[in-house]
Amino acid sequence: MNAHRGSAVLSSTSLKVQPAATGISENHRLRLFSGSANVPLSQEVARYLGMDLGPMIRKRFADGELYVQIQESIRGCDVYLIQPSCQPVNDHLMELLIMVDACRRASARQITTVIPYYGYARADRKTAGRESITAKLVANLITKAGASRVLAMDLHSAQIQGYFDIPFDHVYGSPVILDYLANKQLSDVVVVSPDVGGVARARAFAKKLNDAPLAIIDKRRQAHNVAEVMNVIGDVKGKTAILVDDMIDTGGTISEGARLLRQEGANQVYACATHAVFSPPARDRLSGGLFEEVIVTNTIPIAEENRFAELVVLSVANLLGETIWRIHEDTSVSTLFR
Ligand SMILES: Nc1ncnc2c1ncn2[C@@H]1O[C@H](COP(=O)(O)O)[C@@H](O)[C@H]1O
Ligand SMILES: O=P(O)(O)OC[C@H]1O[C@H](OP(=O)(O)OP(=O)(O)O)[C@H](O)[C@@H]1O
Repeated sequence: MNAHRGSAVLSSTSLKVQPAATGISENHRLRLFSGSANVPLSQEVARYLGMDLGPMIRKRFADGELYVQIQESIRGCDVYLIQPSCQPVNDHLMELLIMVDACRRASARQITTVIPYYGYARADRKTAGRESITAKLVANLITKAGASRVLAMDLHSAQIQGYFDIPFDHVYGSPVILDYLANKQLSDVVVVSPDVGGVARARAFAKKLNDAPLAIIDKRRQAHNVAEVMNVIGDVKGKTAILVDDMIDTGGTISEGARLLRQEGANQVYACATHAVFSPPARDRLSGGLFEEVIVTNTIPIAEENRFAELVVLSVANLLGETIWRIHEDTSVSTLFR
């Protein structure tokens, strides 16, 4: 089957590279398979590319072990496996590894793991003695299983790319969020990083938001999953504050940040994050009236019980689909984000 892009277009960026008119070589067919972590996102990506998801059996044996079988020949194919390693992270990660192994043993030419949300990314270094660097362990597992390359979105820390010795495309969900915000025509905006670790991300975001000013919250963690905010560096009084983060997990960081911004006189507070991890009590913290809107993407599926009135979920499917197409066509990915 020759793949081609569907009629959907990226709204955030003009597409600079046209697909080859003749399609792609039958020998290097692009095939797309989905793990169980986020099937709706995979289906949207497939729709963008104008193709179907490949047939695959996934099941669990009586003892809890996983079984995967690709249901068509993929010999010589360029295979893309879409699986965010979100909750339950160990199951989804293991499923991805089994999918990679199955594709390698089925003689796929190239296996690209598409990991919209890379779990274990916060364990990216030793912060105390006798800890694991689990983000590196995960990289080793994916590589050893047989992946040829990785496509991931908004890694918690960009250096995780270097944990892999295979090609790695790191893309950003921000164009989709920026597009959405641009349509709102907000005035007197200040972009806020909820902690020092997120400053580079927030600065890049502010630059693309008409060079908005930047403020930074001084956040500390006395214990895992406990966020304590100290003060805001920068002027937020009377402004529309846009908190920008890579993920919202328990919601402690973003809600404590919003509370402080309100105290400091911000008129409105928006929260933006690519990954809606949403572990309890995130929903309670986010839906308590602190935010005008909580804007996230669909890298992780959001359970019905985690939805609330202020939540806006944007799709990164076109962005991922376009990136997959460009990788497949050996054209630039970075130009998508300029
Ligand atoms: N999954 C995790 N949830 C919460 N905290 C985690 C997780 N994995 C690692 N951590 C801890 O977070 C900090 C890392 O802080 P950075 O400022 O992001 O380097 C560290 O204490 C990890 O053990
Ligand atoms: O919703 P929460 O449960 O608060 O978790 C999400 C926060 O945790 C992570 O940052 P981290 O504390 O690891 O600090 P860093 O950004 O400085 O690395 C992440 O970047 C968010 O800011």
